[in-house]
Amino acid sequence: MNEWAILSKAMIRERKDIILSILGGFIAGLAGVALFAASGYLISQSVFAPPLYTLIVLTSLVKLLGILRAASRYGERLYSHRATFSMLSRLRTSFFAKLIPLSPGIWNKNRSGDLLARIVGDVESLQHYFLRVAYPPVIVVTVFLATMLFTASFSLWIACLLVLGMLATTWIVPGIALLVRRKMQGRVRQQRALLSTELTEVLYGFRDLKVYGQLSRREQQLQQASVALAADQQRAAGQLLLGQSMHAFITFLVSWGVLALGAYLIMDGALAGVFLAMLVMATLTVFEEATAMATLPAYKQDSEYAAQRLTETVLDSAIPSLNPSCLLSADLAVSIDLSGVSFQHEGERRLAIKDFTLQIPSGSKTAIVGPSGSGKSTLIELLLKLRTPTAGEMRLNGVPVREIEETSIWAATNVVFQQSHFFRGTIRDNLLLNEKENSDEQLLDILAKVQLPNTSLTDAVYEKGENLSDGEKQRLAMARAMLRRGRLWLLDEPTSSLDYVTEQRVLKHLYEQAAEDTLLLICHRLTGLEVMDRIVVMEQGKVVETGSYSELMEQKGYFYHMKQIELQLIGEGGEQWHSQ
Ligand SMILES: Nc1ncnc2c1ncn2[C@@H]1O[C@H](COP(=O)(O)OP(=O)(O)OP(=O)(O)O)[C@@H](O)[C@H]1O
Repeated sequence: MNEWAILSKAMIRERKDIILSILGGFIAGLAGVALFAASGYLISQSVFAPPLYTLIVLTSLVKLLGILRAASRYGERLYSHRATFSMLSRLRTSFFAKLIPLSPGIWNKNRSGDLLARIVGDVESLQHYFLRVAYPPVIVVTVFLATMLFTASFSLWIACLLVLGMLATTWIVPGIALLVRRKMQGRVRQQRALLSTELTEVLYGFRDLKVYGQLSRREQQLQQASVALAADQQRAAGQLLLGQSMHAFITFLVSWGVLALGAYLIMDGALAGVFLAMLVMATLTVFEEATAMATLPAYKQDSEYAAQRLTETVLDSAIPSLNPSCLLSADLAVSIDLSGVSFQHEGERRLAIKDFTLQIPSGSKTAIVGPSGSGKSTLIELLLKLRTPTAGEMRLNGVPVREIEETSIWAATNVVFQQSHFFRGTIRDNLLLNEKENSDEQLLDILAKVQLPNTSLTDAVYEKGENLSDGEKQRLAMARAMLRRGRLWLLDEPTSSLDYVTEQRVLKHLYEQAAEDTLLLICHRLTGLEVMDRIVVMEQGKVVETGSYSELMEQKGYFYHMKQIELQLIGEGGEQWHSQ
């Protein structure tokens, strides 16, 4: 089982702390039982007015055991929590490391709120696995066996009663708790994911919901999800308490049983009366150690379910990998070779890319045009190895993309996506995403090139770039790409929100920088494409036409007609103005 493998592997890596914490727990448990047993014995002995040295020895023993118990409990807590939090941080980082190469495939399957609940809540739940599932039985069994041996040396009957009590608290109570809990399996977790999903939907779509008058309806849905979660949490907490109450009840039954049996054995002459208080105290304390067994099934189920959801997230979205062994050089202009490539988005009936064949020589400039939904952006995602083709072969510099490590592709590529993300911080923070050292002069020079000369590096950027216009966002995204040193440019409608004059100025600087590099530009506007070596026209995932600007205009095919429509829309006057 995969979830078991995850948890066990994480525990094995922390074995040193785990062994130390088990040792600490065992000593603390045993010292606790001995402490209360010695106290009981001390009380009974004092009735018979023993010699002073007996009382001094017993009192010192009680004090010593008290110190030993506190010190070993401290050690147990220290090592067990250190192991838990180290495991948690390892699990979190390994989950993220697996998640990153899977995006964007992961968004097809998981809603962002659900994914957030998984990343935060489910990983957090795994902390219970060691502390409340794997660890308690080891301590309970070892401490109990030692106590039973000790008790058996006084009375076999009382030892048998302890065994019965222990069986009831470690099997019957957890068994009942498990039966009751089975109905609740994963309910709290699912409700939390639902609430988180509703919340992100409302947060992301707040403006649109408000304008379309749907905010109160969505708020109601949010309220309902919140109430349902609170109810399920209450039920789950009630079940935890039920287990603990049953445990406490059995502990008292057994203690009364030891008292009654002890009294009978004393009357029968089989047990010395001075030991009775000691045995009752030892019984009470040893069952205290077993309290964790009552909640064990709940935590076991919870952490296994969390591990299962986490493995599902990364396994279901996993891209079959062939352990890529090659790197794409960032020093060479890249050649692209696509042959019979097809791709279908999950859950979609039609192919986004159909039998696509195209050769792009290194250092060439290619524009891809075509109607909306024709598969242009998908092509870029395939080249970036963010998605895997369902058929066909893609090569970069002659090497199959599946054999190239994706991080080297990302490092060798300057990408501008159709929509870029901006983080809360400053312009400088958002420009230096690639963590390369760039001086302020270099950053300001790039800002001037993308026609943002009056922008300061310390200007604030709000979450998701809320305080930036679409045109500003696009120019910042271009600046980000221009700060990189890759030799492959993949630009997805990078200037669609810019006016013509600004667009041409920005592109002029970009073309200067990319003069020797391979450049792939996706665009809807057909003006300015004369400078391209080749224009590829796409429709419904296929190449329908390809050639230089003049060749396509001469062919009077698809591109020519698109150009005519554009000219009619902007008017001849506009075209003259553009060409000035
Ligand atoms: N994440 C997705 N899940 C499912 N289908 C998708 C996804 N992204 C895109 N598609 C579909 O794939 C097809 C190609 O989309 P793509 O975004 O590549 O087109 P495009 O040519 O870039 O469009 P545009 O010019 O509007 O940006 C479309 O039919 C679209 O509905």
